[in-house]
Amino acid sequence: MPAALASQGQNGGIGPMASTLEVLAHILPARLLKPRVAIVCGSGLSTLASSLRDVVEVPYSSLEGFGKSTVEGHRSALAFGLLGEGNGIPVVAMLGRFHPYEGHSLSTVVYPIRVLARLGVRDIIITNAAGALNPSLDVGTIVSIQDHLAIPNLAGFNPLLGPARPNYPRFLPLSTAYSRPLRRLVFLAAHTLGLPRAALAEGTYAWVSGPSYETPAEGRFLRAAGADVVGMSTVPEVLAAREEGLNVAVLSLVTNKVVIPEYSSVREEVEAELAGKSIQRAKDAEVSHEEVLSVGKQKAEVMKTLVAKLIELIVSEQP
Ligand SMILES: O=P(O)(O)O[C@@H]1C[C@H](O)[C@@H](CO)O1
Ligand SMILES: Nc1nc2[nH]cnc2c(=O)[nH]1
Repeated sequence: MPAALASQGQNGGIGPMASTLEVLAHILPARLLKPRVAIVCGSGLSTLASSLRDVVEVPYSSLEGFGKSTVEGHRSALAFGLLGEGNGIPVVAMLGRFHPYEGHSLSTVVYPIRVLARLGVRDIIITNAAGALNPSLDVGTIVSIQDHLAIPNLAGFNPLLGPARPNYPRFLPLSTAYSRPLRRLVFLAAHTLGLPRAALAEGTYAWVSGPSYETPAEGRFLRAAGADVVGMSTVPEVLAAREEGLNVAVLSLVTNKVVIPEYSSVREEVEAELAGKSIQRAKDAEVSHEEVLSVGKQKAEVMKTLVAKLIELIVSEQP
């Protein structure tokens, strides 16, 4: 294993880092070993890595410290490859992530991010599937995340909990967690690609633990608290990435609208029925993971093109 990687593996003593890095150094050719940019593929979005060439896939099962992604729509491998012509830009994609609701500890959830940082990644593009809380967001819209609302973090479920570690900030600031320069490039990339204005929005992501979807009251609560979309991932990864000093961009694909009907009174319905009157009420609707995956599949191509253009712009601004 290259000496530089070996010494990084001991930094902080987080998980079996030295072993993970050693396996990667053994498997990967030199041109892929030091990725410049990382992508985390959200539910149904593993095809984001199909813009890469010369790909080497490393299954999570061969990397100590990695869990197994058990959610449909998430594969379990790192894909290393090159993006673009010529020498290409070395990129690594996480095909599948870990969620706390699968039973993974928060340190397992963020371990891959720490590995990517040690491989030399400087910018990370994290994608996810999310439900829209903001009624102006349509299914299929991509939302460039500018901030988050993480009740689990506020309530003591935070991947950075634990003893202070040398070379890491004890109190991580998050006011600039979502890199403004990267967010600028997201909108420039969309413009360069000629995407319609409505295809890309900006907003705040609410992190919930899942695996149950929100009740209507929870949806109203999160919306009233200022969130535009809601999902079950991403925030722990953002915290670890920021702690590791990476620049972070997050793209959420709206896969469903979180139904936030006004309180509908059954008493009024019964009274209307008894009085022989008809009453209009919102139709009940339920979200499903199948629906989430199906929208992911339909929109993966747009997301893939946007991510690829974003990476090109990142590297042309900061080679
Ligand atoms: O991994 P992401 O955040 O893309 O997946 C979302 C949140 C849940 O894991 C799942 C719910 O359908 O999709
Ligand atoms: N929590 C949550 N996560 C999602 N992921 C995709 N859609 C949703 C949703 O409606 N709620």
